[in-house]
Amino acid sequence: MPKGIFNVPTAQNEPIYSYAPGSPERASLQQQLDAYLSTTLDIPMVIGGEEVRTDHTISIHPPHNIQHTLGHYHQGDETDIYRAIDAAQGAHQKWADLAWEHRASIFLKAADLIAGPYRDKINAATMLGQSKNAFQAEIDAACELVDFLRFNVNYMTQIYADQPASSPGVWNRVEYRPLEGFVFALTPFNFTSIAGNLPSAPAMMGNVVIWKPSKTAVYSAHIIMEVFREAGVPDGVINLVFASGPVAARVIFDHPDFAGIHFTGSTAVFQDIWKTIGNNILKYKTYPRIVGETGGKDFVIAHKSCDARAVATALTRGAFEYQGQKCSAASRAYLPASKWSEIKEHFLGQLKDLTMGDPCDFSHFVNAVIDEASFDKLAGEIKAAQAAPEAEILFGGRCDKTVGYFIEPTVILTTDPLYRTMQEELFGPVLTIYIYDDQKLDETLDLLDKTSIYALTGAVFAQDRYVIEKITRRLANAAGNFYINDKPTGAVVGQQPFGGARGSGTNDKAGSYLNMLRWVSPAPSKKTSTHPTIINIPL
Ligand SMILES: NC(=O)c1ccc[n+]([C@@H]2O[C@H](COP(=O)([O-])OP(=O)(O)OC[C@H]3O[C@@H](n4cnc5c(N)ncnc54)[C@H](O)[C@@H]3O)[C@@H](O)[C@H]2O)c1
Ligand SMILES: N[C@@H](CCC=O)C(=O)O
Repeated sequence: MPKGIFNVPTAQNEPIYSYAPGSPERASLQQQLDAYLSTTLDIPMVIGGEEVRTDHTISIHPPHNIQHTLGHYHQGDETDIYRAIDAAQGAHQKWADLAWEHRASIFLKAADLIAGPYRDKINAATMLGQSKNAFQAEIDAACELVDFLRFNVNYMTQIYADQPASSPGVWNRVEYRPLEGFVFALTPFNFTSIAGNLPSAPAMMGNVVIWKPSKTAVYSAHIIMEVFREAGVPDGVINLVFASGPVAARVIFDHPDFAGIHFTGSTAVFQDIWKTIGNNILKYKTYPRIVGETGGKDFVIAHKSCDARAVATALTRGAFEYQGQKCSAASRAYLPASKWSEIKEHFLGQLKDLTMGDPCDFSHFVNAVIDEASFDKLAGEIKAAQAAPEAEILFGGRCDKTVGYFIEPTVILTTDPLYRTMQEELFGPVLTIYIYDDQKLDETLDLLDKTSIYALTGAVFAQDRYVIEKITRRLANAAGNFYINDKPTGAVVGQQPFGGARGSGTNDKAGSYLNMLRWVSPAPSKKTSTHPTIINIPL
């Protein structure tokens, strides 16, 4: 048992490499990309520390080069999910009993591995498997995942240190037990860091986890799992399974020891999961924790006092970085008529310089969207807008899936503020703009607030302080994360805890102590030194 009250290293955000031409980091990453492109990986599930291979293999192709095969993974079925639950249950007691500083050490080591020897691997896997350019991979797969791991260690100790007051003769203590049962981490395709955070955050708090990544992010999930294992996460604590979502869900949500879900993904899937859990509530030993960060229809609203160039930059970066496949991506904009021509000039000027292609050519800002289903959906929306009398394609609109799933950054201008692409999350490089009459700011704010079911991120552009105050107050419930005179994307762990409300999730703020609190079951105990023997209290 430890003989000391230990402090953990104070977390600092991982510095972001630039990958500028001629830089050593660029040469090193290029080498790793070449290495991955000249091999095919065989990717097993990892259950109870064992690599599990099946007869059912699925090949993996870069979204930007669908003829190329990166490798294949072994798809599991219900049997593998049961096996993963057994492995997790088997590991539960020993892991829960392990002193917290060992858990901290393991995940700090994982962070150091990603920041160091695994940096190129995790970035290259994300670039090839999810079609991110080097910068987008770096801020996500390397830096944000490192930040999640290091900051979460700080939050864990912050939680453990939160102890109650004690009156004379009494010592009150709170133990933050892990949940009784196992946690299911169900992760999306678009952020490698989120895929790593969802299983590791509950595991850090002493829980055991079944982790099912998105089928379009298995390549980078494999690297994350390698890191966890090398860092010393014991067998059975995090079990990586590849199965269809509904198959995994059927087994897991039916199990009496299901204790919580850590989900990030689309709103519809989360709502379905919540309903299933509700219907099964009598089956569980404990009320499951339900944590889900979901979709967005994130807005930019500019006032006539805005800086037009700053608005244009926020639209370009906010809407089109990583092909708009960020839950935070700017996908609807409300711009004042008096500033529109100036904003438009800067915006179209920026867009015409963006190039699109394979992320292995580091100069491309835009790469491919994730898969054919996403491509077809986006191409359909663009086609519909081309035909709609209330919409016009102001920029882009070309879609081509001969080499990879390429959709040009596309800007729709609409005269109908309720046009479907103002309301629905498309999750791709499509931005819809509505121009409002400067005199109708109040009506426009009402409209913005009521147009969509989501409330994830929003950006306000104005230089008039009274207006900034007014807009942010009026839209207080329209976003979980607000940006003033900046794009609505790019939250940094430890700086802007991230999450939305309304249809965008439970707002448990990934990368904060609030999220870590969801993975413990606090148990206060009271010890007395006086051993009370009096029954009647004298009045
Ligand atoms: N709010 C946030 O922090 C945040 C962050 C990233 C992504 N997202 C959202 O995620 C979505 C994009 O990611 P995605 O396409 O991977 O999401 P998705 O909902 O399609 O998939 C998420 C996970 O759920 C699984 N899944 C899908 N259908 C399922 C079902 N019926 N039952 C059980 N599991 C199922 C998938 O296999 C995947 O592992 C967008 O809506 C985006 O806004 C939100
Ligand atoms: N945290 C990221 C978004 C994650 C969702 O896809 C951002 O703030 O841009």
